[in-house]
Amino acid sequence: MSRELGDVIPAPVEVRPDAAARFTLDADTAIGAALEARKVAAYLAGILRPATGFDLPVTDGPAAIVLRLDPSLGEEEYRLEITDGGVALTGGAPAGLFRGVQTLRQLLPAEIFATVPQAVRWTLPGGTIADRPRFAYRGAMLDVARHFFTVAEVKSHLDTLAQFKINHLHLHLTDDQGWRIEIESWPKLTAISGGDGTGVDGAGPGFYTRDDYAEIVAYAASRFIVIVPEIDMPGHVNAAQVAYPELTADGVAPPQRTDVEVGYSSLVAGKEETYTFVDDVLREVAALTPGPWLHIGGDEAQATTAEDYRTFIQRVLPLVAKYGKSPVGWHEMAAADLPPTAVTQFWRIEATDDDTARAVAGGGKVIMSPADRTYLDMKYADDSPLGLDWAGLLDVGKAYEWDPAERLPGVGEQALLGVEAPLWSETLRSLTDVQTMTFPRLPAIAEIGWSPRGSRDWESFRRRLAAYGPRWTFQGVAFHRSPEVPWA
Ligand SMILES: CC1=[NH+][C@H]2[C@@H](O1)O[C@H](CO)[C@@H](O)[C@@H]2O
Repeated sequence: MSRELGDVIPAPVEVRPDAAARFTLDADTAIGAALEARKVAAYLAGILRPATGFDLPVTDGPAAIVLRLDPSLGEEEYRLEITDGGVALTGGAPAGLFRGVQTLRQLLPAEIFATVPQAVRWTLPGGTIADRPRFAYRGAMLDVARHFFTVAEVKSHLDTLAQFKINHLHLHLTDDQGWRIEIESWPKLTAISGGDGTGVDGAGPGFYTRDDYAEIVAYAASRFIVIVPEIDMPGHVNAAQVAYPELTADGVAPPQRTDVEVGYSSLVAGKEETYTFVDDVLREVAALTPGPWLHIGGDEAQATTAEDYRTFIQRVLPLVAKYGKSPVGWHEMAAADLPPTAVTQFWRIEATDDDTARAVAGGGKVIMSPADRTYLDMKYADDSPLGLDWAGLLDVGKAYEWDPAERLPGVGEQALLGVEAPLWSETLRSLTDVQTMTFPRLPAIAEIGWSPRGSRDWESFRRRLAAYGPRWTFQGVAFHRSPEVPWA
């Protein structure tokens, strides 16, 4: 199948094909990179070797494929030139090179995603691509509290997200059913609520030790993806209260929960133990998180009075800053007085939202995650075996045909930090389930987050998506064969 230079997801900003040029990799091809580009060059060689069977040495000498940095470009900006003589990839920083490598890989035959040598000609179409992202924050969220996913599963998920230039993975680490990150100063959080029988399926145990979490963070960083940890509060805390009853109003441990109800648990805004707990947890998670963000949740606090909610949020926000991080929270957080550094994540389906508009009026940025367009846990169709449907059915066309700058009155382009596609795991039991719900809808959100607002075109996208199907198959990645896409 011939590949056009523009057959890339997300769609690049500028594509100038040169039909007279093409470049074919062969056994003599080397990858040239100066020291600061060496890591990405090694990554590129690593992803090309299995299917080509070529050595693809990385050298600082002459080479047919050359990676270089040009600091005059934006950090994630890149320029890709393919001629008869070879390939030149220039990035504003290593992250830009890494995004350009994802484009380069998509321009090779689909077999490049195979894990064993394939007998194909590794020909690239000629021309130039100049590319850079629309939004700085292009995220996916994985709920590891309702169903736990191992370090290996999260790493695999990161590799599938990186192909679409996603640069943040938000891990929903705590909820009513499970606590999934070890906190040394409060060990029973994982000993009990990361233990046997935890999760919506009661399938626990499952939690990340400090070393596990550090391993995930490091792997994500090697894909230029920032981990955003979420400690959800003051609601969604039953798991913490099972482990530490002193966090409840009456000091009595509530029963462990494996159902999917929400809105029944709350930390106690009037107890000092609450803030000792929160301070310890945020201190330890911040120390393990190199990225700038700490997500403090804030959603569905129906068991917290409006006054207590504001009191709690306004006491917790300074703790995030104390540990050198910037706070993110679900948009209800904006019921409290927020510092301009706070980012609100809009997740509802209503046409307007006063909390979010108030946050923006105060100078805050917004991550757009409207459930009816971005929630990857929504069923594709009525008969979908996985997923929920409270925000309606969501197939890939509906996930593609919207714009975050037009979603909420008072929240325009300048107020947006970016977009994120959350995947809640009440109905998920495996990495295959995660992949099936993620693909092909995540690429739609990725294109909204990366490509120029005016360039989006559903007919072009569904054709490019159809060509991606074989790439998922060669990788062994599950995906939903949506009837809206003319799959190859
Ligand atoms: C931010 C938010 N809080 C709720 C809501 O989204 O819906 C999810 C299911 O779609 C659910 O798991 C989550 O606890």
